Amino acid sequence: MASYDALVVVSFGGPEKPADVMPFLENVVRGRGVPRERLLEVEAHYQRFGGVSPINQQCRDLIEALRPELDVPIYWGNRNWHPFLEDTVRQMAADGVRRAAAFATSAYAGYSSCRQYLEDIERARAGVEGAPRIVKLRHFYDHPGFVAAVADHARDALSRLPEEHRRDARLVFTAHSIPLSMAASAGPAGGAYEAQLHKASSLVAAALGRGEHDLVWQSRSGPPQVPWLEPDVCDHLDHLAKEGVRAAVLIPVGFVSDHMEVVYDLDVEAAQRAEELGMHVTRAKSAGTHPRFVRMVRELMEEPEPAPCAATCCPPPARRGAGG
Ligand SMILES: CC1=C(CCC(=O)O)c2cc3nc(cc4[nH]c(cc5[nH]c(cc1n2)c(C)c5CCC(=O)O)c(CCC(=O)O)c4C)C(CCC(=O)O)=C3C
Ligand SMILES: [Fe+2]
Repeated sequence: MASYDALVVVSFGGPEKPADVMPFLENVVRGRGVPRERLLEVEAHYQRFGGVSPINQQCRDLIEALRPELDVPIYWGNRNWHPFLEDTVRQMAADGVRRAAAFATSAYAGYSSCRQYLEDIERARAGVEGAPRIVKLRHFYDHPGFVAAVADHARDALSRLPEEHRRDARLVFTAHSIPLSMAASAGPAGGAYEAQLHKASSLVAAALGRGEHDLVWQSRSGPPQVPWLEPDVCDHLDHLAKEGVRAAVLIPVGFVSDHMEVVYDLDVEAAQRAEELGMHVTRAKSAGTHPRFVRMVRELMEEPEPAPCAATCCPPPARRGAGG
């Protein structure tokens, strides 16, 4: 940890009261061409949970779990909701921070999962005089700490299935769907979002002593005419039921905490589909504050500074509907 004098957790952000839901959603989809009907649908998901996304509290919990691991101050700033990263960077500058490590709450390459966090950091720094250097830690999808945490939670989800289904329950890994064009341009050679998710899924499956597993997608957004990664997790459950599969464990390997995409899209939507199909399905917790995952953050800070991403990798999608 020789050289960082602070850690900043950089996350997505989420609303914490009903009146914040729409302004938060407007921030998320600004210029992205997400249809109004989709936005209202997603608003209803948040309002069903009292207008509170779990994600901010999960960031606070992660930070509390990190305190005993680190001997530097820990800050937290978001892309889409308070505390906004720019305000955090202003505080860091005022506190005299010179060179901070940034832990973004996403393990993978891609525009939404990597490049956009880099943009968030640079935009925040540009707005603050005397802003510290901020070094984004590397992608951690294949880190033993991440893999062990996800595997541990998957084991626990398997143990919650009826005994007779544990041995042959299907392991179904899930991640946020993204537009095919975004998937094609992820990473220096393209395709890195899917490739890294496949890698993480097979590492977790291997840790469980399993070979066979599936990787499918969830939480599709965007205009209907734009193709996104498929199949969707609910369609995949239909397919498995037709094949005679009676039990499955859903493992949200694409996320690091049980935020709204997990507690709604998996625990409400996919769970309901499983029930209609008469399948036994449990959902594994995401990494969250698993001690091995928490320790991973310190280990990442102890690594040599990662090489910066090539300027051409994970380019932003063409902007729509916001006048450029
Ligand atoms: C790859 C990826 C991750 C994983 C990496 C990472 O974690 O960063 C992720 C995480 C998340 N996505 C989240 C929420 C939303 N994502 C949306 C929309 C979109 N996501 C996209 C991609 C991703 N998203 C994309 C390509 C869009 C289309 C619009 C655009 O091009 O940007 C929308 C708009 C409404 C809708 O869903 O249609 C919402 C509300 C939350 C917060 C949950 C909470 O509040 O608890 C989290 C952690
Ligand atoms: Fe998203």
